[in-house]
Amino acid sequence: HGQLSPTFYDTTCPNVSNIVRGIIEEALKTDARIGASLIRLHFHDCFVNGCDGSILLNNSATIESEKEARPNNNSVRGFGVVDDIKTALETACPATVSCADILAIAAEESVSLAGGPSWNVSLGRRDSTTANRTAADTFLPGPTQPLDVIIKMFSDMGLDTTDLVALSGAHTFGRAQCLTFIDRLYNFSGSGNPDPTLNTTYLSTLQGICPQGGDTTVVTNLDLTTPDVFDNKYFSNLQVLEGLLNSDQVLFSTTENNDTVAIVNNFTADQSAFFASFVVSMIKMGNISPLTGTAGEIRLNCGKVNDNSTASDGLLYSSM
Ligand code: HEM
Ligand SMILES: [Ca+2]
Repeated sequence: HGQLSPTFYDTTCPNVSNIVRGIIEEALKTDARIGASLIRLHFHDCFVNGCDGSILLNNSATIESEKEARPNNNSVRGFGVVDDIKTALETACPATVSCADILAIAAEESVSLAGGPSWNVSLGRRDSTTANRTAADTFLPGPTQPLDVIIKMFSDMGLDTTDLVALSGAHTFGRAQCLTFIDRLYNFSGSGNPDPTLNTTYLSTLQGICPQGGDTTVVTNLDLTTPDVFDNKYFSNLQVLEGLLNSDQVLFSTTENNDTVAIVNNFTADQSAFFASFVVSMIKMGNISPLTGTAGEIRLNCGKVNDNSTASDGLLYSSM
């Protein structure tokens, strides 16, 4: 049973982080949101049978793609950039860097490029040869789920309440579609009224962006204060009832869990405390059940399992 290590590619692909960073930098020029989309892919990979690149697999005779699970469908994005990274890495270091590790490195580089912390990413994950759509439907949290349920989903993955609050801080950048929070604007929990824990000025703004009967796929910023910067404004927003998703606002507005309130207050007061916790929690999340050693494979194309009936499979390459 192998361990992940930050030095895993030091001899086999020493430039891997720079290559990943360069491609994300290029993509950011035309898509300010791409870093956010990439870290979310890593999260949605790790919560479904571990960090094994399963989310990247397309439908095939043997694969029921996780891309079509409810939390992912018409929502997760960034696959083209992952493919660009993979192509560049196959040129630089053929059949060496797994797609699961690409997601972990891309998450770190995206945070760093947006002004957040940098850290040494643990590496050595291998790629799955299967996907699990049912697990994606089961284990990925939804924005209307109650706090106690979300806490349980994280603890089932070995992540505690501090990890939950810190990792939710990833909503400091990126976008969400109206359909993920519209119930808060008009009919909160079937009340016929807006969510009382929504700042009334922000409520009006959001009602303008997401009119009743309008297009619910319109997106808005998860962090209204600094939408593309990785900082602690997500937490100060919660204190003034300007969290976008219900699952965000309940971390502060809960009447049941004072733990999360205290953590939000701490992260608001001290950005470096947030960054330090975020790094610890990202490394923990990245350690969820990786395939290591000779388990799984190094996929040559992140969207499909290797075809071991041809001469171009990973095993042959890696023995060259
Ligand atoms: C705590 C439970 C969580 C819930 C319920 C949740 C839910 C959501 C939802 C509903 C969206 C908007 C999707 C859409 O409109 O298509 C979203 C976006 C996002 N989530 Fe989460 N999330 C959670 C935790 C996390 C974690 C742990 C991370 C990463 C560490 C993360 C990173 C992101 C990012 C960066 C975006 C924006 C993506 C983009 O702009 O493409 N989320 N999340
Ligand atoms: Ca921000």
